[in-house]
Amino acid sequence: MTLQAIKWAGGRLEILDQLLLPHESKYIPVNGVEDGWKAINAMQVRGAPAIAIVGSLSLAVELLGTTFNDKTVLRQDVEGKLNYLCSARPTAVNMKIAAEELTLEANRLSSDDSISDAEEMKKQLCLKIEAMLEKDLNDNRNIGEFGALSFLTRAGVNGKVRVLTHCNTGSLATAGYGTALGVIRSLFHQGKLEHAYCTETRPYNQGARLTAYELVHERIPSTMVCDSAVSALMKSTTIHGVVVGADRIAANGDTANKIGTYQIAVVAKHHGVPFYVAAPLTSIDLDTPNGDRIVIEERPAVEMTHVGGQQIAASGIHCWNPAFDVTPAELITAIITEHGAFTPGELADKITPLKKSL
Ligand SMILES: CSC[C@@H](O)[C@@H](O)C(=O)COP(=O)(O)O
Repeated sequence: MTLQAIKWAGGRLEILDQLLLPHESKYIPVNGVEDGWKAINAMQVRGAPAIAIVGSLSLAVELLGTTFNDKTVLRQDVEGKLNYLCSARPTAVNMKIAAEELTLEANRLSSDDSISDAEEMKKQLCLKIEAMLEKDLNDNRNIGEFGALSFLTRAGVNGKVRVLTHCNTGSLATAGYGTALGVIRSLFHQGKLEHAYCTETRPYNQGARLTAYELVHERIPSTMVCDSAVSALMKSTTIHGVVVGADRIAANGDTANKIGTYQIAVVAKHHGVPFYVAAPLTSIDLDTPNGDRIVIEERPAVEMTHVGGQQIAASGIHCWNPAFDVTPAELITAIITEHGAFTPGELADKITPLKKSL
Protein backbone atom coordinates (compact mmCIF):
# COMPACT_ATOMS: atom_id res chain seq x y z
CA MET A 1 0.00 0.00 0.00
CA THR A 2 1.46 3.35 -1.04
CA LEU A 3 1.32 6.35 1.27
CA GLN A 4 -1.53 8.78 0.81
CA ALA A 5 -0.56 12.44 1.02
CA ILE A 6 -3.99 13.83 0.13
CA LYS A 7 -7.34 12.65 1.49
CA TRP A 8 -10.43 13.99 -0.24
CA ALA A 9 -13.91 12.72 0.57
CA GLY A 10 -17.34 14.30 0.96
CA GLY A 11 -16.01 17.80 0.32
CA ARG A 12 -13.45 17.49 3.12
CA LEU A 13 -9.72 17.81 2.50
CA GLU A 14 -6.93 16.50 4.71
CA ILE A 15 -3.21 16.36 4.01
CA LEU A 16 -0.44 14.38 5.61
CA ASP A 17 1.73 17.00 7.31
CA GLN A 18 5.07 16.30 5.61
CA LEU A 19 6.99 18.50 8.02
CA LEU A 20 6.33 15.91 10.74
CA LEU A 21 7.53 12.92 8.72
CA PRO A 22 9.12 10.48 9.28
CA HIS A 23 8.52 10.75 13.04
CA GLU A 24 4.80 11.34 13.00
CA SER A 25 2.03 10.58 10.49
CA LYS A 26 -0.58 13.22 11.15
CA TYR A 27 -3.34 14.40 8.81
CA ILE A 28 -4.36 18.03 9.11
CA PRO A 29 -7.56 19.59 7.74
CA VAL A 30 -7.44 22.16 4.95
CA ASN A 31 -10.56 24.23 5.39
CA GLY A 32 -10.22 26.63 2.51
CA VAL A 33 -7.90 28.65 0.30
CA GLU A 34 -6.07 30.41 3.14
CA ASP A 35 -5.25 27.05 4.75
CA GLY A 36 -4.23 25.69 1.34
CA TRP A 37 -1.90 28.64 0.69
CA LYS A 38 -0.29 28.30 4.13
CA ALA A 39 0.19 24.52 3.85
CA ILE A 40 1.86 24.91 0.44
CA ASN A 41 4.02 27.85 1.50
CA ALA A 42 5.17 26.11 4.69
CA MET A 43 5.80 22.89 2.70
CA GLN A 44 3.41 20.78 4.79
CA VAL A 45 2.51 19.60 1.32
CA ARG A 46 5.13 19.88 -1.40
CA GLY A 47 6.09 18.44 -4.76
CA ALA A 48 4.80 20.19 -7.88
CA PRO A 49 1.78 17.96 -8.69
CA ALA A 50 0.66 17.75 -5.04
CA ILE A 51 0.88 21.53 -4.70
CA ALA A 52 -1.52 21.98 -7.64
CA ILE A 53 -3.95 19.34 -6.39
CA VAL A 54 -4.07 20.60 -2.81
CA GLY A 55 -4.31 24.21 -3.99
CA SER A 56 -7.21 23.38 -6.31
CA LEU A 57 -8.98 21.17 -3.74
CA SER A 58 -8.64 23.92 -1.13
CA LEU A 59 -10.59 26.11 -3.54
CA ALA A 60 -13.22 23.35 -3.91
CA VAL A 61 -13.59 23.18 -0.10
CA GLU A 62 -14.12 26.92 0.03
CA LEU A 63 -16.60 26.96 -2.85
CA LEU A 64 -18.60 24.11 -1.35
CA GLY A 65 -18.89 26.03 1.92
CA THR A 66 -20.16 29.22 0.27
CA THR A 67 -23.47 29.99 -1.44
CA PHE A 68 -23.25 31.96 -4.68
CA ASN A 69 -26.16 33.75 -6.28
CA ASP A 70 -24.38 35.18 -9.28
CA LYS A 71 -22.26 33.36 -11.88
CA THR A 72 -20.12 36.44 -12.58
CA VAL A 73 -19.34 36.92 -8.90
CA LEU A 74 -18.39 33.24 -8.66
CA ARG A 75 -16.15 33.52 -11.73
CA GLN A 76 -14.34 36.54 -10.29
CA ASP A 77 -13.99 34.86 -6.90
CA VAL A 78 -12.49 31.72 -8.47
CA GLU A 79 -10.00 33.70 -10.57
CA GLY A 80 -8.84 35.83 -7.63
CA LYS A 81 -8.37 32.84 -5.33
CA LEU A 82 -6.48 30.86 -7.96
CA ASN A 83 -4.10 33.78 -8.53
CA TYR A 84 -3.52 33.93 -4.81
CA LEU A 85 -2.78 30.19 -4.63
CA CYS A 86 -0.20 30.54 -7.43
CA SER A 87 1.77 32.95 -5.25
CA ALA A 88 2.40 30.38 -2.50
CA ARG A 89 5.40 28.86 -4.30
CA PRO A 90 6.53 30.39 -7.58
CA THR A 91 8.77 27.81 -9.31
CA ALA A 92 6.47 24.79 -9.63
CA VAL A 93 4.33 25.50 -12.69
CA ASN A 94 1.61 22.90 -12.01
CA MET A 95 -0.46 25.25 -9.84
CA LYS A 96 -0.29 27.96 -12.51
CA ILE A 97 -1.39 25.51 -15.20
CA ALA A 98 -4.24 24.23 -12.99
CA ALA A 99 -5.25 27.85 -12.33
CA GLU A 100 -5.30 28.64 -16.05
CA GLU A 101 -7.41 25.55 -16.78
CA LEU A 102 -9.89 26.29 -14.00
CA THR A 103 -10.15 29.97 -14.90
CA LEU A 104 -10.90 28.99 -18.49
CA GLU A 105 -13.55 26.56 -17.28
CA ALA A 106 -15.05 29.23 -15.00
CA ASN A 107 -15.24 31.63 -17.95
CA ARG A 108 -16.85 28.98 -20.13
CA LEU A 109 -19.43 28.00 -17.51
CA SER A 110 -20.20 31.59 -16.68
CA SER A 111 -21.13 32.39 -20.29
CA ASP A 112 -22.89 29.05 -20.90
CA ASP A 113 -26.65 29.70 -20.76
CA SER A 114 -27.41 26.03 -20.23
CA ILE A 115 -25.78 26.31 -16.78
CA SER A 116 -28.80 27.62 -14.96
CA ASP A 117 -27.29 29.27 -11.90
CA ALA A 118 -24.17 29.90 -9.84
CA GLU A 119 -24.71 26.82 -7.66
CA GLU A 120 -24.77 24.56 -10.73
CA MET A 121 -21.62 26.28 -12.03
CA LYS A 122 -19.95 25.72 -8.66
CA LYS A 123 -20.83 22.01 -8.81
CA GLN A 124 -19.30 21.69 -12.29
CA LEU A 125 -16.10 23.44 -11.19
CA CYS A 126 -15.73 21.15 -8.18
CA LEU A 127 -16.19 18.09 -10.40
CA LYS A 128 -13.42 19.38 -12.65
CA ILE A 129 -11.13 19.81 -9.65
CA GLU A 130 -11.91 16.28 -8.42
CA ALA A 131 -11.07 14.95 -11.88
CA MET A 132 -7.57 16.48 -11.57
CA LEU A 133 -6.87 14.26 -8.57
CA GLU A 134 -7.92 11.16 -10.48
CA LYS A 135 -6.00 12.19 -13.61
CA ASP A 136 -2.74 12.76 -11.72
CA LEU A 137 -2.87 9.25 -10.31
CA ASN A 138 -3.46 7.70 -13.75
CA ASP A 139 -0.79 9.89 -15.37
CA ASN A 140 1.74 8.81 -12.78
CA ARG A 141 1.09 5.14 -13.44
CA ASN A 142 1.67 5.77 -17.16
CA ILE A 143 4.85 7.75 -16.43
CA GLY A 144 6.04 4.79 -14.36
CA GLU A 145 5.38 2.35 -17.21
CA PHE A 146 6.95 4.53 -19.94
CA GLY A 147 9.84 5.35 -17.66
CA ALA A 148 10.62 1.73 -16.88
CA LEU A 149 10.43 0.89 -20.57
CA SER A 150 12.68 3.66 -21.81
CA PHE A 151 15.00 3.12 -18.91
CA LEU A 152 15.51 -0.56 -19.71
CA THR A 153 15.65 0.02 -23.48
CA ARG A 154 18.16 2.83 -23.34
CA ALA A 155 20.19 1.25 -20.57
CA GLY A 156 20.61 -1.69 -22.96
CA VAL A 157 20.51 -4.23 -20.18
CA ASN A 158 18.51 -7.40 -19.94
CA GLY A 159 19.07 -7.76 -16.25
CA LYS A 160 18.24 -5.48 -13.37
CA VAL A 161 19.13 -1.82 -13.04
CA ARG A 162 20.57 0.43 -10.36
CA VAL A 163 18.92 3.83 -10.28
CA LEU A 164 19.65 7.09 -8.48
CA THR A 165 17.00 9.68 -7.61
CA HIS A 166 16.99 13.06 -5.89
CA CYS A 167 14.43 14.81 -3.66
CA ASN A 168 10.99 13.26 -3.22
CA THR A 169 8.78 12.57 -6.22
CA GLY A 170 6.69 9.74 -4.82
CA SER A 171 3.20 9.27 -3.44
CA LEU A 172 3.87 12.15 -1.09
CA ALA A 173 4.58 14.60 -3.92
CA THR A 174 1.63 13.63 -6.10
CA ALA A 175 -1.92 12.28 -5.95
CA GLY A 176 -0.27 8.87 -5.61
CA TYR A 177 2.37 6.52 -7.09
CA GLY A 178 4.77 9.31 -8.01
CA THR A 179 6.72 10.44 -11.06
CA ALA A 180 10.46 9.66 -10.83
CA LEU A 181 9.82 7.46 -7.83
CA GLY A 182 6.94 5.96 -9.81
CA VAL A 183 9.50 4.87 -12.44
CA ILE A 184 11.53 3.21 -9.70
CA ARG A 185 8.36 1.65 -8.30
CA SER A 186 7.43 0.35 -11.73
CA LEU A 187 10.91 -1.15 -12.30
CA PHE A 188 10.64 -2.79 -8.88
CA HIS A 189 7.20 -4.28 -9.61
CA GLN A 190 8.51 -5.63 -12.91
CA GLY A 191 11.37 -7.34 -11.07
CA LYS A 192 13.86 -5.14 -12.94
CA LEU A 193 15.18 -3.03 -10.11
CA GLU A 194 18.38 -4.19 -8.51
CA HIS A 195 18.79 -1.21 -6.25
CA ALA A 196 17.53 2.34 -5.78
CA TYR A 197 19.76 5.08 -4.40
CA CYS A 198 18.29 8.26 -2.97
CA THR A 199 20.12 11.38 -1.94
CA GLU A 200 19.48 13.07 1.39
CA THR A 201 18.52 16.23 -0.53
CA ARG A 202 19.87 19.00 1.63
CA PRO A 203 18.92 21.40 2.96
CA TYR A 204 15.35 20.28 3.65
CA ASN A 205 16.10 16.57 3.46
CA GLN A 206 13.15 15.48 1.35
CA GLY A 207 15.25 12.45 0.33
CA ALA A 208 16.09 11.43 3.89
CA ARG A 209 12.72 12.26 5.43
CA LEU A 210 10.33 11.35 2.61
CA THR A 211 11.88 9.26 -0.18
CA ALA A 212 13.71 7.01 2.26
CA TYR A 213 10.42 6.67 4.15
CA GLU A 214 8.54 5.63 1.00
CA LEU A 215 11.28 3.21 -0.10
CA VAL A 216 11.42 1.54 3.31
CA HIS A 217 7.62 1.49 3.55
CA GLU A 218 7.42 -0.41 0.26
CA ARG A 219 10.41 -2.64 0.93
CA ILE A 220 12.21 -1.47 -2.20
CA PRO A 221 15.91 -2.37 -1.99
CA SER A 222 17.55 0.98 -1.45
CA THR A 223 20.42 2.98 -0.01
CA MET A 224 20.61 6.64 0.93
CA VAL A 225 23.70 8.68 0.05
CA CYS A 226 24.80 12.18 0.99
CA ASP A 227 24.30 14.69 -1.82
CA SER A 228 28.06 15.07 -1.90
CA ALA A 229 28.58 11.30 -2.45
CA VAL A 230 27.02 11.13 -5.93
CA SER A 231 30.33 11.33 -7.86
CA ALA A 232 31.88 8.71 -5.60
CA LEU A 233 28.83 6.47 -6.04
CA MET A 234 28.99 6.70 -9.83
CA LYS A 235 32.71 5.99 -9.80
CA SER A 236 32.45 2.97 -7.53
CA THR A 237 29.18 1.39 -8.73
CA THR A 238 27.49 0.99 -12.09
CA ILE A 239 24.48 3.29 -12.01
CA HIS A 240 22.29 2.63 -15.03
CA GLY A 241 20.49 5.94 -14.86
CA VAL A 242 19.37 8.90 -12.81
CA VAL A 243 15.67 9.75 -12.69
CA VAL A 244 14.38 12.97 -11.14
CA GLY A 245 11.15 14.97 -11.17
CA ALA A 246 10.54 18.51 -12.33
CA ASP A 247 8.99 21.68 -11.03
CA ARG A 248 8.97 23.37 -14.40
CA ILE A 249 10.22 22.24 -17.80
CA ALA A 250 10.79 25.07 -20.26
CA ALA A 251 9.95 24.71 -23.97
CA ASN A 252 13.57 23.90 -24.85
CA GLY A 253 13.75 21.16 -22.19
CA ASP A 254 15.71 23.09 -19.54
CA THR A 255 14.34 21.74 -16.27
CA ALA A 256 13.94 23.35 -12.86
CA ASN A 257 13.99 20.82 -10.05
CA LYS A 258 15.20 20.54 -6.47
CA ILE A 259 18.51 22.25 -5.77
CA GLY A 260 21.33 19.81 -6.47
CA THR A 261 19.71 18.27 -9.56
CA TYR A 262 21.95 20.24 -11.93
CA GLN A 263 25.03 19.08 -10.08
CA ILE A 264 23.93 15.43 -10.40
CA ALA A 265 23.29 15.90 -14.13
CA VAL A 266 26.82 17.28 -14.61
CA VAL A 267 28.30 14.34 -12.72
CA ALA A 268 26.11 11.87 -14.67
CA LYS A 269 27.39 13.32 -17.95
CA HIS A 270 30.97 12.91 -16.77
CA HIS A 271 30.34 9.25 -15.94
CA GLY A 272 28.23 8.49 -19.05
CA VAL A 273 25.12 7.81 -16.97
CA PRO A 274 21.75 8.56 -18.67
CA PHE A 275 19.81 11.33 -16.95
CA TYR A 276 15.99 11.20 -17.12
CA VAL A 277 13.36 13.70 -16.03
CA ALA A 278 9.96 12.16 -15.23
CA ALA A 279 7.04 14.58 -15.13
CA PRO A 280 3.45 15.00 -16.25
CA LEU A 281 2.44 17.42 -19.01
CA THR A 282 1.28 19.77 -16.25
CA SER A 283 4.95 20.38 -15.37
CA ILE A 284 5.81 21.50 -18.92
CA ASP A 285 5.58 25.25 -19.48
CA LEU A 286 5.71 25.96 -23.20
CA ASP A 287 5.24 29.68 -22.48
CA THR A 288 8.69 29.76 -20.91
CA PRO A 289 11.23 29.45 -23.73
CA ASN A 290 14.23 28.41 -21.62
CA GLY A 291 15.51 27.95 -18.10
CA ASP A 292 16.87 31.49 -17.75
CA ARG A 293 13.28 32.67 -17.58
CA ILE A 294 12.26 30.40 -14.71
CA VAL A 295 11.83 32.20 -11.38
CA ILE A 296 13.71 30.32 -8.69
CA GLU A 297 12.16 30.37 -5.24
CA GLU A 298 14.50 31.24 -2.37
CA ARG A 299 13.67 29.72 0.99
CA PRO A 300 14.45 31.09 4.47
CA ALA A 301 17.97 30.62 5.88
CA VAL A 302 16.57 28.75 8.86
CA GLU A 303 15.89 25.76 6.58
CA MET A 304 19.68 25.54 6.10
CA THR A 305 20.89 26.52 9.53
CA HIS A 306 18.54 24.24 11.46
CA VAL A 307 17.54 20.58 11.15
CA GLY A 308 14.42 19.53 13.02
CA GLY A 309 14.56 22.72 15.06
CA GLN A 310 18.19 22.08 16.05
CA GLN A 311 20.76 24.68 14.99
CA ILE A 312 23.62 23.11 13.01
CA ALA A 313 25.31 26.21 11.52
CA ALA A 314 27.36 28.89 13.19
CA SER A 315 25.21 31.82 14.30
CA GLY A 316 25.64 34.88 12.10
CA ILE A 317 26.64 33.09 8.87
CA HIS A 318 24.96 34.46 5.73
CA CYS A 319 23.05 31.85 3.74
CA TRP A 320 21.92 31.54 0.11
CA ASN A 321 19.09 29.05 -0.12
CA PRO A 322 17.63 28.59 -3.61
CA ALA A 323 15.04 25.81 -3.50
CA PHE A 324 15.64 24.78 -7.11
CA ASP A 325 18.21 24.88 -9.89
CA VAL A 326 17.93 24.53 -13.64
CA THR A 327 19.46 21.58 -15.46
CA PRO A 328 20.29 22.55 -19.05
CA ALA A 329 18.51 20.49 -21.70
CA GLU A 330 21.80 19.20 -23.15
CA LEU A 331 22.39 17.20 -19.97
CA ILE A 332 18.99 15.48 -20.17
CA THR A 333 18.70 12.15 -22.01
CA ALA A 334 14.89 12.11 -22.13
CA ILE A 335 11.81 13.60 -20.52
CA ILE A 336 9.36 10.88 -19.55
CA THR A 337 5.71 11.92 -19.58
CA GLU A 338 2.38 10.11 -19.38
CA HIS A 339 2.40 10.12 -23.20
CA GLY A 340 5.87 8.63 -23.63
CA ALA A 341 9.50 9.70 -23.54
CA PHE A 342 10.79 12.64 -25.56
CA THR A 343 14.22 14.14 -26.04
CA PRO A 344 14.39 17.79 -24.98
CA GLY A 345 14.72 18.74 -28.67
CA GLU A 346 11.44 16.98 -29.52
CA LEU A 347 9.54 18.45 -26.61
CA ALA A 348 7.87 21.59 -28.02
CA ASP A 349 6.74 19.92 -31.28
CA LYS A 350 5.44 16.76 -29.63
CA ILE A 351 3.89 18.34 -26.54
CA THR A 352 2.06 21.27 -28.16
CA PRO A 353 -0.62 19.08 -29.86
CA LEU A 354 -0.95 16.91 -26.75
CA LYS A 355 -1.56 19.95 -24.56
CA LYS A 356 -4.13 21.31 -27.02
CA SER A 357 -6.05 18.04 -26.93
CA LEU A 358 -6.38 18.09 -23.14
C1 LIG B 1 6.74 14.91 -8.42
S1 LIG B 1 7.50 16.12 -7.51
C2 LIG B 1 8.56 16.99 -8.62
C3 LIG B 1 9.29 18.10 -7.98
O1 LIG B 1 8.36 18.99 -7.41
C4 LIG B 1 10.29 17.58 -6.93
O2 LIG B 1 11.33 16.94 -7.60
C5 LIG B 1 10.83 18.73 -6.13
O3 LIG B 1 11.77 19.39 -6.52
C6 LIG B 1 10.09 19.07 -4.90
O4 LIG B 1 10.58 20.20 -4.26
P1 LIG B 1 9.88 20.69 -2.92
O5 LIG B 1 10.64 21.92 -2.54
O6 LIG B 1 9.99 19.59 -1.92
O7 LIG B 1 8.44 21.01 -3.29
